[in-house]
Amino acid sequence: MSAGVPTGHGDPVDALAEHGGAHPCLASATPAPAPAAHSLLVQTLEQAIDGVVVIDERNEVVVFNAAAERIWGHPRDAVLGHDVRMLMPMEMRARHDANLHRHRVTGVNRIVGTEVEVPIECADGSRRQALMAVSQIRFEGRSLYCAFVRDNTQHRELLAHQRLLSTAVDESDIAMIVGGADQRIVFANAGCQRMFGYSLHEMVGQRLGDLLMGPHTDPATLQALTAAQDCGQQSFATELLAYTKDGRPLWVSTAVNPVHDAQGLVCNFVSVLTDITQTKLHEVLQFRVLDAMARETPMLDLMLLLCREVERTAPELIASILQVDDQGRLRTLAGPSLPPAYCAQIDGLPIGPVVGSCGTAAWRNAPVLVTDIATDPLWADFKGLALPLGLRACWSSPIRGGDGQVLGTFAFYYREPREPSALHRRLVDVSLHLCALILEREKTKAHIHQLAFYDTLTGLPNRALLRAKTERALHEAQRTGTPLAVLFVDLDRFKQVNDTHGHLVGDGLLVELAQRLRGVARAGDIIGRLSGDEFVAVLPDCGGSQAVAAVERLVAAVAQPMVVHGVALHPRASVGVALYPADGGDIDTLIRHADMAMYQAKTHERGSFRFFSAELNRQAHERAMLEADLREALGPAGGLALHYQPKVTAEAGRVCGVEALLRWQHPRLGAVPPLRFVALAEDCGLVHALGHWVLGEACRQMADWRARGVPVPHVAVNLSASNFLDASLPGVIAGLLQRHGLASGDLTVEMTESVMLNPDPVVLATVQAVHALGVKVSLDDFGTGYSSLSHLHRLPITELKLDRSFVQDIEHDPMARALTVSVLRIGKTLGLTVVAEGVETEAQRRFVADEGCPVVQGYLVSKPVPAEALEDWLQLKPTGAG
Ligand SMILES: Nc1nc2c(ncn2[C@@H]2O[C@@H]3COP(=O)(O)O[C@H]4[C@@H](O)[C@H](n5cnc6c(=O)[nH]c(N)nc65)O[C@@H]4COP(=O)(O)O[C@H]3[C@H]2O)c(=O)[nH]1
Repeated sequence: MSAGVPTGHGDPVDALAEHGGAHPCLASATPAPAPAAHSLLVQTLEQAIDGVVVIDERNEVVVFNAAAERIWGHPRDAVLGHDVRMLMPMEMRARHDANLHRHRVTGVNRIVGTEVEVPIECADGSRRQALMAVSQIRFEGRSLYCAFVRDNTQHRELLAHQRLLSTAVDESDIAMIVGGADQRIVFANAGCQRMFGYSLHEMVGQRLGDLLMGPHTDPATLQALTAAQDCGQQSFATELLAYTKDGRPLWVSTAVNPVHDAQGLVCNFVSVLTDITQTKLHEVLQFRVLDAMARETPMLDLMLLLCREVERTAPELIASILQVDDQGRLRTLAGPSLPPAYCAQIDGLPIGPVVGSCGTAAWRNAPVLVTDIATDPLWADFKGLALPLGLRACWSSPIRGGDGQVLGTFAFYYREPREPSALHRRLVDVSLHLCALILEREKTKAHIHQLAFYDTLTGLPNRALLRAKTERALHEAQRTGTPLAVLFVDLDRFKQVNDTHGHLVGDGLLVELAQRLRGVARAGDIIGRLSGDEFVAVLPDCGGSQAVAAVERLVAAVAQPMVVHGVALHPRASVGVALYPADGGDIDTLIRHADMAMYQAKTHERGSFRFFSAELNRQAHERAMLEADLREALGPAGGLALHYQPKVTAEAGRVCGVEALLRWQHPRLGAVPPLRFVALAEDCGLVHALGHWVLGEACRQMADWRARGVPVPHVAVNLSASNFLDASLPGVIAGLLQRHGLASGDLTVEMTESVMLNPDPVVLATVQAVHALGVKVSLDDFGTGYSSLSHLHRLPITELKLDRSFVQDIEHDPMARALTVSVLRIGKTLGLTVVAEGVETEAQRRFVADEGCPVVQGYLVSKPVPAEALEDWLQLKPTGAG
């Protein structure tokens, strides 16, 4: 601080006076200011808003008013007499001195007389911006400078803020519009100009509603917008379809807010408009359609919804969705704004290279844009349908599945010749994606439905669907009081076809059978596959006599010869019929009863049919019980036994073997005939167990006889045809012989002619394997079956048993005698031992013996008896090989 500088807060002019010995401010105006004028000057300086700083030729501050104190934060005493540089930021100080010096020397200064913005450094070290106007004062030969300084910091910040604000407003994509109290536009930002294509000039003075309105703007929404402004509603928001200057539709979300003045009156409206076209597409279309899909809305409803949403988004459009069916025909799925008659005429059109927009798009698997239906050759054949309805242009795009295959078409019709807009293109992109999703999902659903309810091989309804359909048919029959027939169809010898020719042929047979069943069915009949070769036909409104006709047609259709994979087949089916309401009131009972009737038909005569009856029902029950009892009898509980009937030489009557015959003493029913329970065992899968039991018991008995020296040359065991389908049979026999210490010659197996008829190679192989063990094979009941002589050489047979029926009639039937003689000749020719069965009288024995029959068996000799009884009998008889 320089000497002589006042240190107290005094009059700003006094400081200069003290410094220069006078009052410089006044001195410049008048030679000697009056005290009143001086005081006025001082007050003026003190009250000034601007800071006033005066420096002398030594650059020392000589005036520093109250405003300057406020700006810098320095008390006057700390500044007066000090170099003015203390008030400047460090970096400016050197420049300041140089400038002042230059001005003093040259009189040139760019600052003097101008207003410049300068940074200032405050007492607390902070910086502020100030506007400074500098003037030079010539005072008593001295050159002083006076600076009027105004703190500009706030103003500058305000400006910066406003600049940012206007940048934000103008650079935003959102349209902002300010309207006056009369709702006419006074300002629109650059975003609004970009969004709608109008210049500010074009918008100013217009009403918002008038600016946005276009051909498809919802008038009600517009009205609500205007009404909200009219009543100065606090804020109003809506979505509406607006139009740009060039007529492009645009979905905008609009929010209008009133601005109030100090008196609470509306002085402005600020409207903010956002382009939500994209959002609308995704949110409305995707969200609504996907949401509906998630809620399992049916396919047609989904397509309808999609069309409606598209048309709501772009009301100038007419949307249409078509599906391409398996035959390559167009099928209408949705077209809510198209006249139904037009849709009906499109429905069923085959796709092709010149079939309007949709048929061609599907054909080309590419979008087809026809901007003028009237002139485009693709519409030559169809414009007569479209033009009268006002359809002038059509843009169709193929809907493609995941594999690129065309599932359908999605099309826009226009009411005037034109091209699609950018919005339409976006709509198509989104919609095609949704259509593909819907159609693919439908396909998957159909596939799942097919898998769940249809038999994959034949395409017929499976058990589940058959049940459901039959239940509906039964309900209807009950309601209308009409009869209904249930047919249970079972292919005869299907297993043999499968085993002999393989599953491919078996499958082919089933497929063909299914077709034949479909072929004879009337409309409304239900045909289904239960399992394997079992089919069911349900014939509504069908009584007994119609059922006979239907079943005859069915049996005849099935019996037509067919060739499957080169194999000629002569299928036959056995059919059982149950009638509603007589044979049952529910599906399960009716199918069960039809099944029982079918079984009866099969048992009596394959390829025939039977109606269910109460008697059948009773038999079936009995059969089921018997089956359970037979299973028990085969277990530890027992009940089965073997009786033995001797075979003796015809002449000498020497025992040459015994035949083991199975007996079942049923605890309740008494003795059950073997033919009955053996057949039952065949049906219920017990035949192998039964065969093994008989073999085991016969071997055990034989071993016992051997051990005790009972003279039985060999034992013959009956085996069913099915036993020879069991490839393990030779191993079982070998094991039994070994376990019981028997020679293979001790055992003979008897089989019926039906074994020879079985074409299954396993049968022949098994018989040969049994024979290879050394076990003799005897052909039972010879002459009764269908076997031709040619079959005889196929099997390794050692014995023929002449059926009892011939022997019985020998005495009074020449034919029986002739046949007996023939069989004996055949046996002799082929080197086979012939055993005459069922010899009851001496005359019969005499005849067969005279004709050269070596061995006889029958009641004449002995009835089948238990082992102990046979032993007693043997003691009275001579033995030896016959
Ligand atoms: N009227 C009359 N009948 C006579 C005379 N001599 C024997 N029979 C009967 O004729 C049948 C002869 O047996 P099959 O022809 O093999 O016919 C057998 C055989 O096919 C079958 N069978 C018996 N036991 C078994 C067995 O263990 N396994 C298998 N798979 N079938 C058996 O049952 C059929 C019937 O057996 P059965 O009732 O025991 O009847 C036996 C026997 O008792 C006679 O002089 N007059």
